[in-house]
Formats: sequence, C-alpha cells, structure tokens
Amino acid sequence: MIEIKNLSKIYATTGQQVLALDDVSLTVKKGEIFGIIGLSGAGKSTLIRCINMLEKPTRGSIAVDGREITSLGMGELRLARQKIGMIFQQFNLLSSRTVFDNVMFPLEIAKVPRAEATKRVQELLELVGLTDKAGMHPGQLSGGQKQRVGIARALANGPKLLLSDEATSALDPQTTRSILKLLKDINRQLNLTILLITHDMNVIKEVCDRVAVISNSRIVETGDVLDVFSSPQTPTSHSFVNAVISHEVPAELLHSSTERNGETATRLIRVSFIGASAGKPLISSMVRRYNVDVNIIYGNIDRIKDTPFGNLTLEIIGHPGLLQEALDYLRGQGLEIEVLTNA
Ligand SMILES: Nc1ncnc2c1ncn2[C@@H]1O[C@H](COP(=O)(O)OP(=O)(O)OP(=O)(O)O)[C@@H](O)[C@H]1O
Repeated sequence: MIEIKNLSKIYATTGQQVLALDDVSLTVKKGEIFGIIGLSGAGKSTLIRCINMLEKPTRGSIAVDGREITSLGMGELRLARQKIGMIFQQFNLLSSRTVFDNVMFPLEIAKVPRAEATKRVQELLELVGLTDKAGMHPGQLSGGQKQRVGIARALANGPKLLLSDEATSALDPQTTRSILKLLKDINRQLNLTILLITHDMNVIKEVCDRVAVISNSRIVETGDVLDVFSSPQTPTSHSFVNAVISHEVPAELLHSSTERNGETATRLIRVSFIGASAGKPLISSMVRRYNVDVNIIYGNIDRIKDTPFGNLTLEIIGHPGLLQEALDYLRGQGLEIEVLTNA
C-alpha cells in the first residue's frame, strides 16, 4: 500500500539545515496497521506529512497504492489526497460547524451530491457512535468524541489509507483505548490500511501488526510487533519495549542463585512466550524430561494486539550436562530464551 524508498528531508531555515529524515525506506502492506515510534524530534511527523505531500521530500520516492505521489501535479495530488484520510492529535475540527457539517466538509469539497453525502455522513456518525451528537458543535464534545468526529471526517471520501498523527496523545488512557478499539474495528470492517505515528509503545502494543522504530531521522528497526517486543534488536527499541513490559530483573535476584554443589549448575534465563506457546505446559514438561528444578523469579503475561505474550525469569538447576539440552528443548518448542547468568 505504501512503498517508501530512500526518502530524505532537509529543512532549510535561515543559515541552518536540519536533516529530519535520512534515507528512510519502508513498506506498509495493504490492510495492516503499521506503527512508527520514536522520541520527540526523531522525524515521525515529517515522515507522515511526506506521505500525503504536506511536506515535499528532498530526495526519494513514495508510492501509495502503486502510484508515485512525489511527482503529481496539484490537481492529481488533490484527487490522490481524497483517498488518504488523516487524523490529528489536536483533532483540527472546524469549531463553527456542527459535528454533522464537519463530517460533510470533505464531501462538499469533493462535490458529492447532497442527498448521497447526507446519507454517507449519517452512516459514518453511526460507525463512530455519534449519531446523537450530530447537531452539536466541537466545543460541546469531549476529547474522545472530537477524535471520533475526526475519524468520521477522515473516512468520508472512502480512503484506502488512514494516516494517524499522534491521534491519542491528547487523550486519557481509557479514552485512548476506546479510540484504538475503533481504529482496530474500522481496519477490520473496511479493510483500511492504517499508518500511525506515536511516541507511546502502548499504542503499538494495542493495535499495530508491524512497527518501525525511528531514531535520529533514521529507521533503526522494522518488524512484527510480537518480534520487536520479544526480542528488540537496538537500544532504542529496547527502551521503548521496557517502558511497557518490564524486562529488567532486579540486580539482587541476578546474584542470589541457589546453593549448589559440584553435581549441579544453574542458569538464570528469561523465557518469552508468544501466542499458542503461552498456553502449553512447556516448563513442566522440561522439568520431567531433563530432571531439573525450576525457581520462578519473576513473570508477567500481557496481550499484544490480540495475541497473548508473556515473559518469565526462571532459575533452572540441574546436572550441568542436561541444562543445555533443557534450554535447547524450550527453544525447539518456539520459545525465545535469553540466558541472563551462568553459574
Ligand atoms: N518546518 C520545519 N522547519 C525546520 N525544521 C523542522 C520543521 N519541522 C520539523 N523540523 C525539525 O525536524 C526534526 C524532526 O521533526 P519532527 O517534527 O518530524 O519530529 P517528531 O518525531 O514528529 O517529533 P514530535 O514527536 O516532537 O512531534 C526536528 O529536529 C525538528 O526541529
């Protein structure tokens, strides 16, 4: 759905040049929810604004639904933008218009006949759960309701792609969850591709299929959300993942391994469980097969989008020759194993 190749953006201000995007390449597939996460100033807004040409790239190419958009003329660009919806952190509603007329606005611009447009607005307000607020003005709505209007407006022209620029950053956690659920629902119902930018790993965890991590204007990691959560490859990804799933084991636990004699050895390991493996009794089966003892040091289980995901820190005690086999067994069952200490 989106194919970005070698995209760079330099802002030239008086006497200064800022490299906001540095050779960014990215593919977003049709029908997926793709997240871009990065710290403030990393280049997220610049990237999303380049995708609908609110910013003109300095170098590189961007194809949306098979069409290169960096070289379109104004007329063609206007038509292309009608198929790209966008929602914003500050909602960007027209305060003097009612909810109904805000959603109507893009249909007026696209010159959709009034009767057809009215029907469409009614359907959209129903989709976002605001039918009873049609006659109100944005100033009379909560933040979550305003964002629902923003979503209905973004969907008015039947876009194939929805861009979300920190759409939940101004909302409380509960409202954030309800807006993210709405995005998930419309992604499924309408098979709409969604690209969102955020600085909040919880947003990635709740709704995204894949994620790209952006740091200092460059993409440093891209992958399935489950893979990035279970095994982040870069320090930036590590710190985002740790912000929502604690992987840190307290130092005193790392050093307090069980008393042992020459016959036994211990390994402190972290086991990540994903999807179906989270439901299997793999640890007890390892204990029986390899005659090892297991101490649970720390554990939690969570959900990433709709998949169970957990991690356990375990101390495994057993015959030195069998410990490695025991770990290989767990790996063979599809678990991600990280050895924290050997003793
Ligand atoms: N119009 C502009 N003119 C000059 N520099 C800009 C402009 N817009 C952004 N920048 C610079 O480009 C870099 C990337 O900014 P960008 O807004 O894309 O980051 P961001 O990741 O979206 O940050 P935030 O989460 O704070 O919005 C920053 O150094 C910023 O100062």
